[in-house]
Amino acid sequence: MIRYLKTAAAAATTAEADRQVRSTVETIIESIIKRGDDAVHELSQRFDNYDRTDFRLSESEIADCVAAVGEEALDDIRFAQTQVRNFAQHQRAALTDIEVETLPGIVLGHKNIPVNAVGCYVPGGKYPLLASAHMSVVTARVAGVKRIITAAPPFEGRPAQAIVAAQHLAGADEIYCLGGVQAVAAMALGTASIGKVDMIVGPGNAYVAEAKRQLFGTIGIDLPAGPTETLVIADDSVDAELCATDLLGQAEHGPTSPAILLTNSEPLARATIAAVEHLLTILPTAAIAARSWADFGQVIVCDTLEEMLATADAIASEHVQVMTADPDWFLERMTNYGALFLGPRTNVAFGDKVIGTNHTLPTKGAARFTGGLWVGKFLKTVTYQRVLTNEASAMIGEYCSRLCLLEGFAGHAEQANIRVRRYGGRNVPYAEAASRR
Ligand SMILES: NC(=O)c1ccc[n+]([C@@H]2O[C@H](COP(=O)([O-])OP(=O)(O)OC[C@H]3O[C@@H](n4cnc5c(N)ncnc54)[C@H](O)[C@@H]3O)[C@@H](O)[C@H]2O)c1
Ligand SMILES: [Zn+2]
Repeated sequence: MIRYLKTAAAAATTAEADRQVRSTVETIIESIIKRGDDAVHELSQRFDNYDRTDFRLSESEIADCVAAVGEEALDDIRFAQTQVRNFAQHQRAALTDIEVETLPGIVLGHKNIPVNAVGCYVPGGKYPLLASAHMSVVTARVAGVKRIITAAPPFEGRPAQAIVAAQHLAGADEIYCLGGVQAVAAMALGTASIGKVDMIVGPGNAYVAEAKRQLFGTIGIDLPAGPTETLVIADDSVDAELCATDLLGQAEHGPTSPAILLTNSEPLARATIAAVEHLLTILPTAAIAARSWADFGQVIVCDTLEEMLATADAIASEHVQVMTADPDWFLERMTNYGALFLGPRTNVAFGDKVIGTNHTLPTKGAARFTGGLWVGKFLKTVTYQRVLTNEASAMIGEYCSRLCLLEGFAGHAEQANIRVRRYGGRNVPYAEAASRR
């Protein structure tokens, strides 16, 4: 049996909020299509109270940001980027181009070609989320993307120094101090001052995620990566303080971030609710975390591991932290999640900031159909074919000709037939094949 010891108070209001975000984003994109840079300036002024002649940072502004961050922090950023780069390089090595002879004389292949130009959005409305620069820019570089541009909103009225340092160290070619929908749309559509890209990647708030969704098709996107979600799966092998810490650690992202405890221990569930209340009295970011906990937090108690598994797969959370006696039981069976954090020694913050797996991950159930950002997202797997011999061309041509005519495609059939005639196979007359349709 599945029991809810705490439900999400605000779940019912989210459809209306989604509609409002959709229409705001539509209006903003429309204005950038119509008025380009002029609209971008107005929007930055309106949403971020920030304007400048050119949103692109100069070499000297970048150098100033790097200098201001200080050596110790730069070393930490370099360490995190090294971990992200290293894992991405291992993942890249797992993607091989192939070329195989599938029938005598028939050669099929695929190649992985990097997207030419990518825009990496780095969020920075509430916190200067510099880690997103590692996740997008470093990974795009490993993939071999030629032009990598990146944008982040201003923080406290000026470029966020640590974000700029991370964008620069990650190897970005152009850095813009621009946030939200205006940044995503300007990079995607291009303006007089920003050259457009082929793909937009990176996480962001609901507006940023919706902008990517609406622009998809005009450009490529990595995946829907909106407000953070976390699911803690725990049994009585861990204590309530650990569970509460891991729930609130992610609830602090924003007031709409769901944090859910799923457990087969009712005592742990009750103790975790109490521990959350206690932590909310001391956590410096409690104002945000308390709202997301009240509105979107849930505590779910199951009887069996199977119930926990089914519930977790139905939630399809972005982050899933498994702290049970045998976390690998879930690794082997779970199908819907952005990233798994196995055992009490690791946690979502490790993945968010430093351990090397990518933190840009699917939200709002998108884990049912995609994983997170990774080097493969920047690659287009494209195919090619060649036929080595006359015999092979005539042989496959005969099949092709007949199959075309089953569909009534006389012109397609003739593409095959001309080769069958030239390379010595049997030409199927139109009337004979058409009668088989
Ligand atoms: N899914 C993931 O992989 C992942 C990873 C990290 C962070 N995140 C999420 O990224 C988000 C970051 O959000 P943030 O707000 O701090 O920064 P953000 O950079 O995503 O958004 C800030 C921008 O939003 C725009 N904006 C704000 N209010 C608006 C409004 N009413 N109308 C139109 N535009 C508006 C502004 O232009 C501003 O520049 C968080 O929700 C966090 O959970 C997700
Ligand atoms: Zn996080």
